[in-house]
Amino acid sequence: MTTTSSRGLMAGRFQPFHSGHLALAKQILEECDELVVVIGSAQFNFIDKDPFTAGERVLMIHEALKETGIDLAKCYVIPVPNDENNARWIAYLRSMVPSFDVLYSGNDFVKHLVLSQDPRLAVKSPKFAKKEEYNGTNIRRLMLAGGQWKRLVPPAVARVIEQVNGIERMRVLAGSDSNPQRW
Ligand SMILES: Nc1ncnc2c1ncn2[C@@H]1O[C@H](COP(=O)(O)OP(=O)(O)OP(=O)(O)O)[C@@H](O)[C@H]1O
Ligand SMILES: NC(=O)c1ccc[n+]([C@@H]2O[C@H](COP(=O)(O)O)[C@@H](O)[C@H]2O)c1
Repeated sequence: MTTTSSRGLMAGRFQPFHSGHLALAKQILEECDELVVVIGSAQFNFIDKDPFTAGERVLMIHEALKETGIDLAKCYVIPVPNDENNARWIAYLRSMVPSFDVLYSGNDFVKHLVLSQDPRLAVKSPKFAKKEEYNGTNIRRLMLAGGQWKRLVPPAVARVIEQVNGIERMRVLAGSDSNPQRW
């Protein structure tokens, strides 16, 4: 059911943005009027778990939404660096994005932060899952191993990764020990 003038927010690292994420974006636009995609851990890049820059992730998401025929006028894609203080994350997040009514997350840690900081904020879970295949960790593993990763991401995302020579970058990062940052 569509609620009037509502905005739904999804947050993730999107390393890379995959078809599970796209399914969640579509779900939000079915249930809300507008979509806010927060690119979390925006300050991290060129790390094995976070290979792509915030700018590259903006492009992946923008192009994937566009190629799906989604009205970009209804979508905000906003990079947000992490806050070192988890206990104030929701207030920090609200200061960085347009006001939102529903936070969509399948992540228990995120749900726990919402419950402890803003218990009146509505939280909904993604309908699509297939998490054993459609998760960033699995896709990054396939990318490094020369496996079938392209079928798990929107075509536009595969194009952006090719444009930035992403697979070669990931191979260099995997072989490097100057790569200590973790989220
Ligand atoms: N397969 C999926 N179907 C629907 N929603 C998903 C799926 N995978 C992730 N999400 C949702 O997208 C948001 C961002 O997820 P996230 O970026 O952590 O993806 P991930 O693929 O699990 O990443 P990683 O494995 O790199 O940690 C979360 O709210 C998560 O619940
Ligand atoms: N303290 C913080 O800045 C903080 C806390 C919780 C989640 N986050 C972000 O929200 C996103 C949540 O996405 P996941 O569901 O992928 O964990 C992550 O990208 C993370 O960067 C940030």
